[in-house]
Amino acid sequence: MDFRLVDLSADEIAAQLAVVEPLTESVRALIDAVIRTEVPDDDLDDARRRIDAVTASLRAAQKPGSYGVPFTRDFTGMPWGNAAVGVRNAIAPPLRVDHHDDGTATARVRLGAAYEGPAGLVHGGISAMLLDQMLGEAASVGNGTPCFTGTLTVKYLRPTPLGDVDLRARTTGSEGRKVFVRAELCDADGPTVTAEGIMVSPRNLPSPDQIAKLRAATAADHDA
Ligand SMILES: CCCCCCCCCC(=O)SCCNC(=O)CCNC(=O)[C@H](O)C(C)(C)COP(=O)(O)OP(=O)(O)OC[C@H]1O[C@@H](n2cnc3c(N)ncnc32)[C@H](O)[C@@H]1OP(=O)(O)O
Repeated sequence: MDFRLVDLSADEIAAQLAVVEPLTESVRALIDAVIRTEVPDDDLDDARRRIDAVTASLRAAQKPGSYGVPFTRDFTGMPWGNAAVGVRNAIAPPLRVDHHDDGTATARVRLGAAYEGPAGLVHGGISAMLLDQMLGEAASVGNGTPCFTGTLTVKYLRPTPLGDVDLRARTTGSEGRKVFVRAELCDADGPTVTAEGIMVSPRNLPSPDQIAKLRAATAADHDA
């Protein structure tokens, strides 16, 4: 896995986010508008030409491959292209995950027309993706090292209406490099989808101790 370090301060990241997040939000609004617009076909054709021109302007300087997950000098991850949480990814709802002292992770997100499966209902793959992210976040933060999904079991209890949903995940135990996690996705009336995951910290990753040492060394270099 690629452990790219970028030498950015918190202020520099905040400055980037101040530009990037509104752009992503505009593209997110564009996706919703394209799904729901009822303007005449000629207007759609005109819109396509204007969107293509914007796309060409962005392609003028383009990163090869995907965004990846660079780490800042204080080892904060920047998963900005991530399909669930990426601040540069208009496909991401985006999920904003809060981590709590009791080890739980929570998020509230609004799922609009872009996340539809059955009419008016959230697509099951979207629910699974969001729950997977929650499981990964709870396991990784609790374990102190990134954990990948080894096994994901999803149970759809009842349909989830599009709109606001709440997510919650908590680890239930660990064994070697495996972390066991449970999560649920709820509408206003309670859980609609639940998930269980066996999250595995891959063998080739630095251990939490090694990461702590790298973090201390990077901080010392920067202070010197
Ligand atoms: C703040 C950071 C937030 C990060 C959030 C990220 C959220 C996103 C979550 C994802 O979607 S990750 C992407 C989807 N998952 C993958 O692509 C994983 C693909 N599979 C792999 O990379 C490897 O197969 C895996 C890391 C899961 C395991 O490889 P290893 O070579 O490290 O495992 P190894 O074979 O040494 O087994 C270690 C232990 O894990 C167990 N194990 C391995 N694969 C497993 C599996 N698939 N399911 C359950 N358990 C598994 C294995 O039995 C063993 O248990 P024991 O120690 O008890 O013997």
